[in-house]
Amino acid sequence: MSDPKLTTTPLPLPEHFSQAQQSFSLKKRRLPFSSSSPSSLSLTPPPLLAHSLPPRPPPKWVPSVSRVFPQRPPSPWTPLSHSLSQTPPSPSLYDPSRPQSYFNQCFTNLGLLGRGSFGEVYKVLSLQDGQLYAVKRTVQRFRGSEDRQRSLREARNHEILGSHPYILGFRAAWEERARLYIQTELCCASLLMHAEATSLGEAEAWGFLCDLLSALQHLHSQGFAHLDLKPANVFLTRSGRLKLGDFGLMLRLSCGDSGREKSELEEGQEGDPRYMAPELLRGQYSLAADVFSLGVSILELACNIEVPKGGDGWQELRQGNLPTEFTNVLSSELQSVLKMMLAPEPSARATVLQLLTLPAVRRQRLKRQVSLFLLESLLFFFSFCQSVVSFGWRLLSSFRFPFLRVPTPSVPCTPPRDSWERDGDYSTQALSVLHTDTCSLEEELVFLPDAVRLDDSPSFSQRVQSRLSLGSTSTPLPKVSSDSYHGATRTPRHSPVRSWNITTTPNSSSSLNMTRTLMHSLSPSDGPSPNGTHDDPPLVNHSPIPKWIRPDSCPRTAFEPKNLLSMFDETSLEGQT
Ligand SMILES: Nc1ncnc2c1ncn2[C@@H]1O[C@H](COP(=O)(O)OP(=O)(O)OP(=O)(O)O)[C@@H](O)[C@H]1O
Repeated sequence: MSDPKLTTTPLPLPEHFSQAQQSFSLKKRRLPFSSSSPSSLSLTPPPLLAHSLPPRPPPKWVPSVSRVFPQRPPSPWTPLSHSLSQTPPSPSLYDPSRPQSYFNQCFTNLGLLGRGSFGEVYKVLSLQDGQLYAVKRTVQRFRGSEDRQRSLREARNHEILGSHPYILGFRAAWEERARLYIQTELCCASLLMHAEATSLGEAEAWGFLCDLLSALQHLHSQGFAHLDLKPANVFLTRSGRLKLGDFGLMLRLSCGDSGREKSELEEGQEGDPRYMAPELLRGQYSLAADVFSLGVSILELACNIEVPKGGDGWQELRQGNLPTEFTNVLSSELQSVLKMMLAPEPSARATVLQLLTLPAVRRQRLKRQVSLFLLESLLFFFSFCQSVVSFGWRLLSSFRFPFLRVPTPSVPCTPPRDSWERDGDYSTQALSVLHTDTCSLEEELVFLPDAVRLDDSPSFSQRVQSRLSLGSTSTPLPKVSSDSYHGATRTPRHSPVRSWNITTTPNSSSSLNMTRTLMHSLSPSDGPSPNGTHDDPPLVNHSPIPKWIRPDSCPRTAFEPKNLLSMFDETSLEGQT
């Protein structure tokens, strides 16, 4: 029996709720990231995804490097998922003895998709199967075994769920250099971003409800409670199918004597307060909490509102009172479904199975399945035609009609400025990374936020092609060892390309050196420089210049930083003439 006091007494709220949004409000529009129809969502992410957290400020200090004690060796690559330990990558693709990380050897980073509180998600091309994926990597390195266990739980939980049409596809998980990586299916956007970019209504809300009920049915049938269901943790595919993701707070629950679920684990955490079921504040974890969160999410989507984080609106919703000023426009069927989902007491709340058997839900589910089937068949047909046409075109242009070859697009002189500037002085960050983690500069550079747009670079396609083509997958990326960075303190030798006058004097700005090193790392054909050994670190001026940044293709400014040797050369040349 539930204590009647609990339903009437306002629930205690965490301190930060006091400043929170107090009531329901209409959803604020954000810049659309794609066309209005989910079916036409593009797989190409917007340049800066709306829900990324602001970039982290650069660290204000740089840890010192010990010259006495050798730096600790990088922690090895450890596969965490069964999929990866049972079918490890072929040695031609991943060679653990190479200095590059597993990520660096097996994927091409195509850019940042978004940032959450724990992870950064990148769009990647797998060099193993040539498919696009999303790879989430924890922002912070593990701080102790507890932190590590918490992070690893997300990957473990995700894999256990197996494949399901409404669950974000899990591909692999691994640990490297005290960070967790989870490789998943690539989606277009989160449901939250979609809702903010387009105007949704009841019809879409029914479709979303049906998809997410199917996802929850799968989870609950295995005894799992998601506990963080919200539009930000739901992703959309190209066809508009929803995929539930982010299983960081998921708990396995067992049935107690009373027939109600009890948490097996003590460490259950509450998710986002806006979607949180009221009983979670009392430490009562149950499958019913997911139904409540789904109810709040559907209310938000159907009425196009922002749900409150706290205050009276928050309390009202948790006492079973819907905001009638917004819900009045909804059909009576959806209103009654929402009421069943938002019942304050978990025991009185409808279960997923009960909801799925409601006639209205069954009708909508059938409609949804038919429309998804048609859309997905259509998309499959179009992409099939597209690949046939592009294959035929390539065949024609390469063998018979060389004049059909598409000219190489004009190349950028420098990487786009904003990718450098967005995170402030990246050189400081990279330096601190080098000092603290002994990972190579190149490895960190592949994680530049919205990194130098690799796909804009003509070298990018060559690089992908060459690494995908048989036998060439073992070609290592140009090695940019941390030595080349530290080596910048040495006096440069005479540069073979004298007009490339990036200064390398001891006091030169580190960002210039970073620029140089980054360009080096992006070069498709650069091998290690003749001097590129640890004993004799390559001098920065000696490293070959990437083809796409040829000095002659770049407009030159009148004033350029010059090093001593080139000034000496010029003076002696002038003397001869
Ligand atoms: N599979 C994916 N496909 C496309 N985009 C994705 C994918 N996974 C994540 N994203 C993007 O990355 C962003 C951050 O991802 P995610 O929410 O999983 O990180 P997180 O650290 O777990 O966040 P939080 O814990 O704050 O919810 C998402 O908002 C979304 O825009």
